[in-house]
Amino acid sequence: MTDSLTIHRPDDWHLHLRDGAMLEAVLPETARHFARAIIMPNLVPPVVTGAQAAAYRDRILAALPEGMDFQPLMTLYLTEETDPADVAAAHAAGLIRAVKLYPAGATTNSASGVRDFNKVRPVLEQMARIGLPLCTHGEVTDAEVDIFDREAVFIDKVLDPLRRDLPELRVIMEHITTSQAADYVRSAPAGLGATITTHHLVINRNHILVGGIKPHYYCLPVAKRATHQKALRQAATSGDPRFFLGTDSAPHVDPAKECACGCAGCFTATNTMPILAHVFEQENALDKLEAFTSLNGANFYRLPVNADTLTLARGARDVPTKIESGDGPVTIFDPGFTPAWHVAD
Ligand SMILES: NC(=O)N[C@@H](CC(=O)O)C(=O)O
Ligand SMILES: [Zn+2]
Ligand SMILES: [Zn+2]
Repeated sequence: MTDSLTIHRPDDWHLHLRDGAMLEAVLPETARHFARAIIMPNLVPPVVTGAQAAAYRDRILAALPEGMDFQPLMTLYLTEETDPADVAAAHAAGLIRAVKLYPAGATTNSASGVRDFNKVRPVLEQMARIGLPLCTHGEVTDAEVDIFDREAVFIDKVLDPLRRDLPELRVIMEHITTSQAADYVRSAPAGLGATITTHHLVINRNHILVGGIKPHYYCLPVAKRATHQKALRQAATSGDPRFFLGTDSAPHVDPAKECACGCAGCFTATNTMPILAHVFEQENALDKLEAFTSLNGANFYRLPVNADTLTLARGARDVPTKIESGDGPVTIFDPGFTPAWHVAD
């Protein structure tokens, strides 16, 4: 039995750091284990322009505690007013690594997202030309589509037509939750990847709803039935280079989660690596953990793999149930088991 596992330092290819007091509280939780992260732009107001991304990057770096090393990889929030020239300039300056598509109304702070895809076509064409990837929150928002079907319908109604129309555009399906999404990613020869979260490997919809409603397991896209969870575990642990870790760690203060209309998002930055080691071992795939957390995403984004390493060691460690932020407490994701691994210092 392996008792220690040293891997290239992981990256998080989908992360919410927020701003202000929340940023200060959650940034060390990620920087402790991860070298880089793709930073989601859904602030209020959103990070739309290159200038806003530069200012946000500077706030992140200013909030990084002394002695910690972490590189934020910035993204722009795609709106119907986004200027293709501004996107191209931000990319040429090395400031941004992706543009994020939120269908308007799909998730937290997505009101300024896209309604009419014709309006963003010039930006998407520009991105295809310069090789800048599009990250997608892949859910339709039509009121008549069942919330559990919104990802699968997005693939058929939005993503597949878009990719046929612009085959050169490189796309990442963020936080996939269905076997349809995993199959769709595998069906593409190139230019399509997917992030998978820690929590979607651990929970299915029963965890949210059986025995009382669990607001800390509510996120978007919402966890689906167990067969989909199984498909995600299979994809993540397969070593297939098209699947990589994006934790979607999305902090909300407890009062915003534990109320009559709770926010979507699971906060997993603190304990993601021990949970993943546990899950990969359950799947007899510890040897594939490094590909998922440290190699595949870097390759997709055409960035070097981190030279640094991270060592995981066997043995459970106590993890706090919450962190404190200046805005209030944030509950850390409870996987429902004690991970058999910890990150060695
Ligand atoms: N995943 C979530 O449930 N929430 C995210 C937004 C998102 O990634 O869709 C958030 O910003 O809180
Ligand atoms: Zn999302
Ligand atoms: Zn997210």
